[in-house]
Amino acid sequence: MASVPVMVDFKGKQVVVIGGGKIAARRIRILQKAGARITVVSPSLDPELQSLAAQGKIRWKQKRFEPDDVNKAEVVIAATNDRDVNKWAVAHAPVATLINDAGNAENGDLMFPALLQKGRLSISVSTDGASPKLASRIITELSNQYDDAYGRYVDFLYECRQLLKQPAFTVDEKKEWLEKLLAEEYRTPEKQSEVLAFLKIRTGKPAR
Ligand SMILES: C[C@@]1(CC(=O)O)c2cc3[nH]c(cc4nc(cc5[nH]c(cc(n2)[C@H]1CCC(=O)O)[C@@](C)(CC(=O)O)[C@@H]5CCC(=O)O)C(CC(=O)O)=C4CCC(=O)O)c(CCC(=O)O)c3CC(=O)O
Ligand SMILES: NC(=O)C1=CN([C@@H]2O[C@H](COP(=O)(O)OP(=O)(O)OC[C@H]3O[C@@H](n4cnc5c(N)ncnc54)[C@H](O)[C@@H]3O)[C@@H](O)[C@H]2O)C=CC1
Repeated sequence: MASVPVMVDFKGKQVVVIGGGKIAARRIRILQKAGARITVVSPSLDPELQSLAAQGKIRWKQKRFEPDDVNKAEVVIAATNDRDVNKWAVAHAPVATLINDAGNAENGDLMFPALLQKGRLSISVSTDGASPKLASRIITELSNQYDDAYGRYVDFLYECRQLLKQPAFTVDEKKEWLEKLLAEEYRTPEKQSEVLAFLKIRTGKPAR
């Protein structure tokens, strides 16, 4: 296997994106929500990015790329429509920087898989460059099964698990609950409220 799927926390990371087009916008949409500090270097910006820049959510250096732009980057996303510029940006990134070259994945070490996010549930699919369109199609197929309600169920499981980690529960009780909550019956909002109220009382927290 060439690449290893992992979860990365981008909060506070200095991300420099070279290019301000559609692909840059696709990457920035995700990274900005994840709390990264984003600087875009590009003579022009896609409307979605212009709006983020106007709101002060990303920084825009309105210029063509120069090597100094990636001096302090922890993550570099080379997403211009000029392969040579992308290559140049990759070559000047500091050694420990994670790099995504949108036009030639093999030139970097960071790839963005097709993604489905519902609450705390993330499902990502990669074909490791074989067919991004297939990855996207698989995600579309999965999105029927893993819908918004499923996302809320996963968020419910998170809340339960936080409560179950408290000393009010024995190791065995915790284990038993974590297993039990996977049953189909806990998918309904009614059952979820009922369980949360019960667990909160057990931990001494007032039920909502
Ligand atoms: C390595 C990777 C990511 C990375 O950049 O990290 C990558 C790389 C490249 N994609 C290229 C082309 C296209 N990519 C798409 C679409 C998507 N590409 C995505 C992921 C990935 N693409 C990662 C690998 C994932 C995997 O392999 O499973 C999706 C799933 C997610 C996303 O991008 O967010 C997103 C679904 C969008 C959606 O659902 O809407 C389309 C179709 C379209 O846009 O409609 C085309 C044109 C058709 C074609 O070429 O197949 C090129 C050639 C560029 C050139 O020719 O210059 C490269 C470079 C290379 O192959 O090296
Ligand atoms: N990874 C993926 O999923 C995909 C990757 N691609 C690749 O991504 C590249 C970018 O695609 P789009 O965003 O659709 O292109 P685009 O044409 O929408 O945007 C290109 C951006 O690069 C900027 N730019 C050009 N020269 C520059 C320079 N010297 N310095 C700084 N910025 C510069 C432009 O101002 C523009 O904002 C494509 O050329 C292709 O190789 C394309 C499709 C999918």
